[in-house]
Amino acid sequence: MESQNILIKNAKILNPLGNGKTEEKNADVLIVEDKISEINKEIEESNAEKIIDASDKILMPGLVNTHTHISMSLLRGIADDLELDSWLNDYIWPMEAHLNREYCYIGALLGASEMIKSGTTCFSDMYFYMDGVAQAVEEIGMRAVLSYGMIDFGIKEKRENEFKENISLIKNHNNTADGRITTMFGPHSSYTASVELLERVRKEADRYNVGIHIHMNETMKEINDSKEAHENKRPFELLDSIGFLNSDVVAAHCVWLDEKEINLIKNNDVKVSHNPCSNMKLASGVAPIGELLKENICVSLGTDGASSNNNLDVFDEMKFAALLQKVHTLNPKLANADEVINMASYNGAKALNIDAGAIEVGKKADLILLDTKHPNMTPQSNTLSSNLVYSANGSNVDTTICNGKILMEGRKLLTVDEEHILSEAKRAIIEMKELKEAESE
Ligand SMILES: C[C@H]1O[C@@H](n2cnc3c(O)ncnc32)[C@H](O)[C@@H]1O
Ligand SMILES: [Zn+2]
Repeated sequence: MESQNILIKNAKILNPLGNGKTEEKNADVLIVEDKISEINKEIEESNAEKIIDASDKILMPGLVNTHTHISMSLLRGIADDLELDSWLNDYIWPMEAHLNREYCYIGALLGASEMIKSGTTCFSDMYFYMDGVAQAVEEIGMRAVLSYGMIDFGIKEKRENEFKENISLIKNHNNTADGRITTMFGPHSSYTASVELLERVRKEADRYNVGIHIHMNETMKEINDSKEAHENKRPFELLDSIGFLNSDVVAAHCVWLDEKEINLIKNNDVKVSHNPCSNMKLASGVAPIGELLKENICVSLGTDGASSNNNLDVFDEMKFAALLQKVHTLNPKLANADEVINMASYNGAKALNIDAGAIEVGKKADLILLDTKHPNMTPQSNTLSSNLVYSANGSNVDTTICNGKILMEGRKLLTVDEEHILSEAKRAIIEMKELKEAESE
């Protein structure tokens, strides 16, 4: 893709400030190469090769999805209305046994297309055949933090294989695609990974200078099982006891936390990825977001995979994050629109250690424009954040820019052939279902 300076004219800008608040302004924004180079009234048009007229549009940072399994978009709708344990053991893992690199590549293109079309510019992924996922990210132009889902169930040979996979991902893809792809270790959870695996992950993450992406405290069963298996230790206590917790850990879910665990998260500056849709759909519970925000813990948003959500639209995630806390605590002020905007942008970028998530000079140009000329965006609310959290949805996104390149304009994907991806995805899931049926015959 050729680099061109882009001038966004007459935008209504919503900028998250990182303190749970946002600011609004009317200005032009100039993008030079991969960065925001100027924010000002009436920037000279001759500075740009491409001019976007953003009258009637809202400009905000591209959304950051801090926990997903992108290739699971192929498994959308294969098993609904189940709790996590049965969903994983009886349906998802048996189906995932038939994945291969090609399917994960197609699934990643499908998921990335959905994300770009709903305003996400960066995601953090934990899955399998990550080389195929990296190829999809490279081609489509998004930003991504990739990790391999490490599961050993205490089996030494399996453990060796998991390190081989994750280390090869790091060696081949960390800081590639013009810096758009970075990597992490992805130990699945403290119930599928042994203490030996988790201890070694901490050491290798320090050695390779990458972060760690892990599922934590998702269900009540997980807490009870942890206490039974590990001398009454809850999952965060277990990880603390082996020196695992640090500011580079992104912990997905964090639904069932006691006061001691919240202190461990705070004192170790662990980043929390809140996944309200998945938590509601799998009936896992309600994360104590109010308590976490009170402690100034960095809370961001994740969709989880498209099989437990069942979409990858972070606009939905924002609305559900806000509404779930209100109904659960009977406090309408909790998880207000400004806080939720910060979670989906500024905090997500901070959790993933990327220089985006806000509209400031020098930041990466990961930006989206929403069209306000839609019935659901009319009339405008008093504040842009209210509009974006409560009224908008992903299909209001008109333009998506990542690393200074336009990935979607006028809702048309520019870097890939959307029709082709949809037909390839349909073919892949038919083939996987056939393989699964043949196996059970
Ligand atoms: C990487 C593996 O993680 C599995 N997975 C997807 N969603 C969840 C979840 O909410 N909790 C635990 N594990 C999950 C995915 O299917 C892969 O097997
Ligand atoms: Zn997950």
